[in-house]
Parts: sequence; C-alpha cells; structure tokens
Amino acid sequence: MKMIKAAIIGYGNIGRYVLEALEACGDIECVGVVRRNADEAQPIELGGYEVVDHVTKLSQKPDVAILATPTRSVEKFALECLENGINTVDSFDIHTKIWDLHETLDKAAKEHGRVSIISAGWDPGSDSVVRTMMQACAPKGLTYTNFGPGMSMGHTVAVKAVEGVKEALSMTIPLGTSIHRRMVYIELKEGYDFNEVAAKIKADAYFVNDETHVIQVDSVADVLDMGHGVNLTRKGVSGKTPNQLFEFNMKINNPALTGQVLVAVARASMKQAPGAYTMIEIPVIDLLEGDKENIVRHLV
Ligand SMILES: NC(=O)C1=CN([C@@H]2O[C@H](COP(=O)(O)OP(=O)(O)OC[C@H]3O[C@@H](n4cnc5c(N)ncnc54)[C@H](OP(=O)(O)O)[C@@H]3O)[C@@H](O)[C@H]2O)C=CC1
Ligand SMILES: N[C@@H](CCCC(=O)C(=O)O)C(=O)O
Repeated sequence: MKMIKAAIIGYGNIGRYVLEALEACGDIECVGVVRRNADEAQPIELGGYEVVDHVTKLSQKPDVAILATPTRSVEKFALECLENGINTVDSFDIHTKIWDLHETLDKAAKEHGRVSIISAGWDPGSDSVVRTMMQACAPKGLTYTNFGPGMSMGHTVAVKAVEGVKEALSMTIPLGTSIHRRMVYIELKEGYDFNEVAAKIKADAYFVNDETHVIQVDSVADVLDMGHGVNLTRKGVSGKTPNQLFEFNMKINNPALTGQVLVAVARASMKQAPGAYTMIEIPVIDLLEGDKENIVRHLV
C-alpha cells in the first residue's frame, strides 16, 4: 500500500499529538516537521524526523500539510502550501470567520488542483458533524453546545499573543444554553501593567462577547490541565412529532482529540475533488483507514 506523506506545520500542543496520531496509524507517514526554530535543538521524539523552517525545504514533498499553528496564522500557511501543490488541513476555530476562510482557500485550492479541509478539530470539527446529524434527525428545534469545564486551546493561544503575557491558560466554564464564562490565568512579563493587559485580553474577538475574568498567577504550569469536554443537546421535531431529545457527551484530552481528527481529515483530503471543505461537506467514510467494503460491513 502506498503511504500518504504528511508534514506537520507548527510543533506546539496540537503538533505534538498530531505526530503521535501519525505514528499510531497505518496509512500515513510523517515526512517532516516545519518549525520556526528548525536550527535549534529539537525535542527527543523529533530525532528521526527532518525539521525545517519552510515546507518547501523538506526533502520529500508532502501530499498534505497538517497545520498545527495558531488559528490566526492558518490562512497564511494554508495559502503557502496550496500554492506549492500540497493539500492542507487545519483546525481554524473562529466560528464567525469560517466561511470567509472557506472562500479564500477554495479559490486557491481549485487554482492549484489541491484540497483544503478547514476547521477540523473537535469544535469546530467532529462536533459540527454531530450537530448536523442531530438537525437531520429533528429539522425543527434547538441545539445547545455546552463546553467544559476545560481548557480552550484557541482562547489560550489568543491570550499568549497579547503583549505582556508570559504564559496563559483560558478555562471555559459552561453556564448552560451555549453560554460560557472565560476564566483566564496569566503570568505577566516584567514591566507590564496587569489592568492594561487584562483589558486587552477582554477586548480580543475571542473574549469580547463572553463574561471574562483575568487572574494573575505565579505559575500557569501549576494550574494547567488540558482536559476538556462537551455536552451537545438537541430538542426538536421529527416530521410532525415533537419532543425528540438527543444528547452527545465527551470528556477528552483536548490536543489529543484535535490531533487525531486532523490526521483523519488529512487522509480524507486525498479522496476529494480540488477545493475547500469543512468536515460536514465530506463523506464520513473517507475519514477512516481501510477498505470501504469492510467499513460498511462493520459500521452500517
Ligand atoms: N477546532 C478545534 O477543535 C480546535 C482547534 N484548535 C486550534 O489549534 C491552534 C493551536 O493550538 P496549540 O497547539 O495549543 O497552540 P500552541 O501555541 O501550543 O502551538 C502553536 C504552534 O504554532 C507554531 N507557530 C507558527 N507561527 C506562530 C506564531 N506566529 N505564533 C505562535 N506560534 C506559531 C509554533 O510552533 P513552532 O514553534 O514549532 O514553530 C507554535 O508552537 C489554536 O489556535 C486553536 O485555535 C485547538 C484545539 C481544538
Ligand atoms: N476550539 C476549541 C475546542 C472547542 C472548545 C471551545 O471552543 C471552548 O472551550 O470555548 C479549542 O481551541 O480548544
């Protein structure tokens, strides 16, 4: 069997777990990691891998680049890869901007005959598929997405990018009916005023619509826990029959699940026509390793 060649771009929390998911699967191999500090000493687990500072410098051209970079850098890295004839997958999680990214990357992907699967972690991502199924099963009704309590990587990354923040953790606290409180723990860099930094965090688009509390701590490492979870509930109407109630729950290690979903969509990217897609636009069977007949026999 011909292995799919994947590169990882960005080696933070998600990047590390993408590598583990690649190492654990049978049909995709990692042909290298793209890092800003490629010239420096690398963590021990990267010993057997090529580490470069640009995707075009890899000695084996990847079929697909798995973007494990901050959400706000996704567009830039995806365009670079598509222009170089490489599929992309990402976990872009600014929900209000997903369609804009879809349009931009769809154009680039079609121009270069490649595929880009966007917003493909667990939310957005696998939760989006569950929400879609729930809506198909009860077309009229209400779906609530209640996260956590747990660590949001996207919110944490946004806080780390604020000037004056040395380390950060953003916890998501569910208040019910899709409403959340943000508890943000930061270590401050020397010379910065806490109130000014806290105001900048609260003004960021990731936080501006939610109740947000910023708390200064001596050590983020001492309060860090990457566990998270979700409760998805839909109450609605199937045909003309009301009161249909669906629920989906999970408690997870956030980067481990995100990395695994990214690897599944990297595989699926090899089976789509050129263009950009979200997870709800691709056949779910394409996410799985293995033979179609076997999968249908076992899962249907
Ligand atoms: N859709 C979903 O369900 C989920 C989405 N996410 C998304 O994943 C993103 C990454 O999360 P996480 O891995 O925790 O983030 P990290 O900060 O741990 O890692 C991001 C990595 O990207 C690289 N990078 C490239 N450009 C930059 C830059 N300008 N600033 C900082 N880092 C850069 C760095 O790797 P290097 O040093 O190797 O260059 C860095 O370590 C989040 O922004 C979040 O939105 C996360 C979880 C779930
Ligand atoms: N995109 C999230 C995953 C979903 C949880 C979430 O959005 C939140 O905690 O607010 C993340 O970056 O961790």
